[in-house]
Amino acid sequence: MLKEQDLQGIYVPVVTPFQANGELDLASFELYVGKLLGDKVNGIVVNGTTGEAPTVTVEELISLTTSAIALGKTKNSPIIVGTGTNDTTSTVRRTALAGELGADAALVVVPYYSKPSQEGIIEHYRQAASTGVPIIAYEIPSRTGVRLTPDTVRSILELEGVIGIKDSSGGVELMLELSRSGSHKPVLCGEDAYFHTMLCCGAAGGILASANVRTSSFVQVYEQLRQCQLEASRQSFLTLLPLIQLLFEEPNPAPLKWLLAEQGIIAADTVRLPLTPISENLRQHLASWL
Ligand SMILES: O=C(O)C1=N[C@H](C(=O)O)C[C@H](O)C1
Repeated sequence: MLKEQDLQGIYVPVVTPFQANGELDLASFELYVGKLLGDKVNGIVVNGTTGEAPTVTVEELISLTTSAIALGKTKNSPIIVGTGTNDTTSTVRRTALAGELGADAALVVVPYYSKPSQEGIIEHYRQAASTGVPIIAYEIPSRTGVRLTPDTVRSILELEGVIGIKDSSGGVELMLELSRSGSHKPVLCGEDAYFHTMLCCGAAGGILASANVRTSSFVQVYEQLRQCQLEASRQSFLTLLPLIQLLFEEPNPAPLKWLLAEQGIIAADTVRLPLTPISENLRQHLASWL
């Protein structure tokens, strides 16, 4: 199981490959995850936003988690599983299930859609953490419709069993406020375009959909910064920025799935509705990254 001091470096949130008919493509998943774990990543995240979590059934989640954990064991690589929903009871059930299957941590998104109170959100995390599975909180207000206050984030991070936070708040204010007030739990960048900036401001690493492509270059940005090669790291990041911008020009993970399919890493670029395949225009731009 992951501890807070382990939470550093590059974690790759993996896509959930589907066949052309929309069914889960576990064979592609295993080949693709096996290849990723061979790159110097610190771990992978199954069933995150990039894994199209809202469309993945519990049965599929069990298959994906079981496969990823078996592959992770062969490379000694941690497997984090996205278990958060907008319902506390199902979040607790999924988190406990991930723990029983052997997950190293659970990524729990702020409960979306219901616009709960800050107290309700803290209680949501308290109950998820009571499963004993290490929890990484996931703040992404652009998707959840609710923004955590710094006090709420501090309360969540103080809970026993919460080992860190993935910050996709879209800026550095939250993480600066956390460090100003003495919070020591690791912050992982979850907003790819801010990766370098957040590392400079003290982020411990990132959970980055873009790191599915040019994985070693993302690792390099991180390693260079850790070795205080600030300018080299900035230059490495700048070469990745156009790719990041294209990958988020249409809803993630459709652009990423198209690139992975074109590279033969997964069999098809199928996304489940309501997501749709990318436009012809974006295909033409992404083609230069093949
Ligand atoms: O799946 C994830 O985890 C990520 N999702 C974010 C999003 O799609 O908004 C982006 C981030 O790179 C990782």
